[in-house]
Amino acid sequence: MIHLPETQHPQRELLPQPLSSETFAPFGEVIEASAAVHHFTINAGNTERYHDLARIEPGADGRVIISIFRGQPRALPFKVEMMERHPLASQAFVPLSGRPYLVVVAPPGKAPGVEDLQVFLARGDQGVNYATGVWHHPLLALDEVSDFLVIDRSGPGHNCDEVALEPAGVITLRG
Ligand SMILES: NC(=O)N[C@@H](O)C(=O)O
Ligand code: NI
Repeated sequence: MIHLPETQHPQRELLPQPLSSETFAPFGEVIEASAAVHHFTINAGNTERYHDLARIEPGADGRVIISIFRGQPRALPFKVEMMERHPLASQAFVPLSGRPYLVVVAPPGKAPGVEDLQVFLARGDQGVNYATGVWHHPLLALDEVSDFLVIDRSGPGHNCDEVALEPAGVITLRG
């Protein structure tokens, strides 16, 4: 087995694209007011309801739960060396700290290679909902410790598959 020095391991640079409902559609929904198909005024005119933004799927025998994830900021350039998926249910992240964060996804199905990844830079007012089985990297907070409201599943069964990425990808934010 020939062991290449770290510098020779092939790595692929990943440049984030802005997050939008259209580009994210194969992976789930973007949770933001401007993505609402339906919105209407309620509460005697005081409030606008941006309705039904994401398809929350707890799975046949699951229960929807809400948690808060407090993520440590990731250092850049960030090496993407693994991906995960939740085969039984969806998982949504809504930023509470108002800061941008990174989203790395790949289509459901076969284990992804680095060439299958799509990387998004989400604004601090955009959440995401990963549809059931969509490959994604665990939470990627940036700059400071950041809280996220997380809507996902509690219930029986195995709901997290992980896969190593070889070669890895490297996320850079070009200034
Ligand atoms: N493990 C866990 O609950 N978190 C991951 O699923 C994630 O996507 O961050
Ligand atoms: Ni997850």
